[in-house]
Amino acid sequence: MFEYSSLLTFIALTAILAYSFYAVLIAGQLSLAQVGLASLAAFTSSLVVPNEPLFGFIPPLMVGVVFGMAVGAIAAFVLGLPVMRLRGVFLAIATLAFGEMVRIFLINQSWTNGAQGLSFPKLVGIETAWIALALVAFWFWRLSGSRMGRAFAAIREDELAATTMGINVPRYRMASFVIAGAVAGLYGVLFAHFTRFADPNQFSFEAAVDGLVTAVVGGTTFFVGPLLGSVFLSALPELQRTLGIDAGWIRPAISGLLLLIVILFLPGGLAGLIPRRRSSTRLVSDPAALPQLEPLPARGTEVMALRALGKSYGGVRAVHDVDLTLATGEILGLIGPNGAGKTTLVNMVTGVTVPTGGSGTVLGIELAAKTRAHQLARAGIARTFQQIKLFNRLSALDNVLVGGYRISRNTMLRRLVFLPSARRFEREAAAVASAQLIRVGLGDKATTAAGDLSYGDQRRLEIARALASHPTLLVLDEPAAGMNHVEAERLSELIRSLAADGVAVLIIEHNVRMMLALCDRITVLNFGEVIAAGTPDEVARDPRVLEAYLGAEGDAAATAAAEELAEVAAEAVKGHDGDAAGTEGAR
Ligand SMILES: Nc1ncnc2c1ncn2[C@@H]1O[C@H](COP(=O)(O)OP(=O)(O)OP(=O)(O)O)[C@@H](O)[C@H]1O
Repeated sequence: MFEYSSLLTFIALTAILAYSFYAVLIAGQLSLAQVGLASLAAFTSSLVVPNEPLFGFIPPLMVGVVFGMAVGAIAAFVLGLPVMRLRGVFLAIATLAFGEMVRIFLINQSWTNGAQGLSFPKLVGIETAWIALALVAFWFWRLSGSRMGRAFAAIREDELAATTMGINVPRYRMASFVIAGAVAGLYGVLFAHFTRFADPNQFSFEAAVDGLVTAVVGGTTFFVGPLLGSVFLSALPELQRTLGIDAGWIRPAISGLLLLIVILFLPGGLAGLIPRRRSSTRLVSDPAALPQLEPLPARGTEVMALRALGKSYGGVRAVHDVDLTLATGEILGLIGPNGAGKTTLVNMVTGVTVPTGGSGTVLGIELAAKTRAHQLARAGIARTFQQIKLFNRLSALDNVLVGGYRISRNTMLRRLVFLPSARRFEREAAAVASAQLIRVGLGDKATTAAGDLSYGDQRRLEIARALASHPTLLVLDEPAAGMNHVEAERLSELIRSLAADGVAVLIIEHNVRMMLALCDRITVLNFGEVIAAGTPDEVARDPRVLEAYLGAEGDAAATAAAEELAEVAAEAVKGHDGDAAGTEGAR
């Protein structure tokens, strides 16, 4: 019985360690600092855990847990300051180095007893371990359906797209790091006070990899993952013992193999095998559930003013001396052959690229080196991308819900105590997202993963996601690419209705016929410079525009555009001649 109780306690403790890896993995970060943070918390807690209850009523373990979690969180924050700018394997290496530094530091301290290790009072049993695990799992369960949880998932799927939804990516990444540090601290203190002995070498590279494997094998997209991983991997040695196989290499070999299998075939880990709805949120098509949204600025309000804006990459002048204004209710088109600088221009307008020349103001925000894309998004700008940037593993509805980040409320704290207002806010956010999904014709695909949708549907989903933020300025980068005529016409109708609602629309599109019919004004770029600007009619008749397209040899889209331009110009001339004849006749 005793043996099983200690096995069960180890399962709970290993799961807590796996949750600390999970906390960073859900935000798409790979950190190997967790065991280093755990050992720091464990050893420093030995300095503060009293023999008797503090003030006569606070149990010694509680003092250690609070202290250890604080140490873990603070150390993670301090470590995060320099390493947060790193990504992927570089972050893993830097955090691994930190873990090693902690180990070497602790081994060389007299108060830790060095490599001989330190004794701790036995304060943790099976109940304490499972209560702690339940609390940690509960926290991650409540996180998963909250706005904060969705922001983490969005960052994991696509950082750039997340930042253009208004999510402050560096702050969220740091938050996940600090949360992970606190959980690691909790693990360290519980572990030391359960085993009654710890030496710094137990918190080594292998222990870090073990924790990571447990989290990844369990699954990093569903909150029960770390628990499953721990049950599975902790039970392996027991099974081995029951079968009478006495070989130390079996467990590491199996966990390595499992890791490979999970990475190759089971992206959701063991937790991915549990059947469940893909999204925690359902479509809410009840218009009564829609919240009151802030009205858009009055029609004709200027929302964008660019003055001699430019961007150079080394010697390449991608955009040069562009003057442009845009007001609410207006549809402004940007056309030009491939490489003309259109995407670079909208990247500057949305804060993704920093201009190198000129100036610009968008929604009252200056386009400067310190301007971040999420600030512009918060101010009311939403965009789609030339290369579709969806959160592929999230459902269509969850994608649009992330789009509504700007206008929704954070519900995490309310969710922890099950406040009814959390439900109300979430229902409102779901209603906004559902309305946009239905508006673009994807109501029946709400639960489909974005990555499984057809190309045309993905384009529409990106538009729905942008609309969910209730934007004042909508930037569309080739929204009709891959759409047929009927779909493009439907899209044009949608854009017209948005402009009629008072949204300012800036659109890049190679489909010249669509642009001439849709836009109020068109600006034509070539080699980064404005070569023509005016009404569609003026632009279609401008010989420099046709020349620019004809000049772009080997560019199929430009050739098609040139043909369309020539046709439209010819039709326009015919139309004008007809009008003139008609006017003559009426006289
Ligand atoms: N990050 C970068 N580094 C170097 N050069 C770049 C970069 N981004 C764009 N450019 C260059 O800037 C010019 C404008 O590119 P941009 O993508 O803005 O054109 P575009 O009009 O959007 O073209 P397309 O229609 O193909 O999307 C091109 O010559 C391109 O090679």
